[in-house]
Amino acid sequence: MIELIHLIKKFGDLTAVNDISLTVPRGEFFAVLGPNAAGKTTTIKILSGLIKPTSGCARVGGFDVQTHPLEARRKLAYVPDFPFLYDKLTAWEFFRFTGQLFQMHDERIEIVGRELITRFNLEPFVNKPIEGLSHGTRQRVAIVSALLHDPEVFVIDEPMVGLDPHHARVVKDVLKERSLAGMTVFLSTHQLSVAEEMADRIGIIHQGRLIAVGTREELRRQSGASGALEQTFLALTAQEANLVEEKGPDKLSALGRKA
Ligand SMILES: Nc1ncnc2c1ncn2[C@@H]1O[C@H](COP(=O)(O)OP(=O)(O)OP(=O)(O)O)[C@@H](O)[C@H]1O
Repeated sequence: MIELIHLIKKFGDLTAVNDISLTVPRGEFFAVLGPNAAGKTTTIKILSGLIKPTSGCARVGGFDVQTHPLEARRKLAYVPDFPFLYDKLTAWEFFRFTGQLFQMHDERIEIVGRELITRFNLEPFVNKPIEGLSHGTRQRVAIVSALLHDPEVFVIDEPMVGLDPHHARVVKDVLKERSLAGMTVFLSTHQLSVAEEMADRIGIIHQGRLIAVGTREELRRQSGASGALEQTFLALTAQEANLVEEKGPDKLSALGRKA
């Protein structure tokens, strides 16, 4: 389970995350959408414990990521849009290193690693140094290393960037299977089709605020727009932009607009 409680992040005068509260229950596949600079990555970085919120808190499996970082991180996997990998290691060495960080037994690393390597078609690459791998292959290595310890919560920023259609399908299938088995997925994307196909619920962030949360159908009703998620997304973000222009962001907060 993920809990974001009155999360605020300011960078100087800029409020990148503006009082976001949200609960994502165990096993839910949650997609977060939003225009550029809306605050998605900042929210994800706070959730992953990489940056500190100005106020409010983020919990993973009941543990505050700031006050109980080790407990929270044990339950969490985070794949950024441009993952950091140890380039001089081979993919297999990197998997063993990651598994050991999560205190997995060597035997377990071998068994789970082999399953994932096969599933993600990584056999031809696992004994080569990571520095020579293509972007899409590196992305698959990052996803495998994040899934290795069987996390309770899987956070991923732009998962399909650089993946060919076949491997995008593999990633979608594996994440959906894991979420059906109880893993909570929190995914940020600009690919509306991914959210539309995969997510149980979708959240839309606009200028740091969570302006809408719900199932695909609930968001469609809220937007008043018919058709694909693209129309819903454009209608909701345009309505919010108009509201901000009419009332100003401070008045919206004063009116108690749900963040
Ligand atoms: N370290 C930082 N210092 C100053 N401003 C920052 C920092 N990190 C993010 N920001 C600002 O916070 C705002 C939100 O950025 P964020 O990366 O969270 O947006 P995003 O929704 O992920 O955008 P995109 O879809 O373009 O990736 C932006 O205005 C960004 O410039």
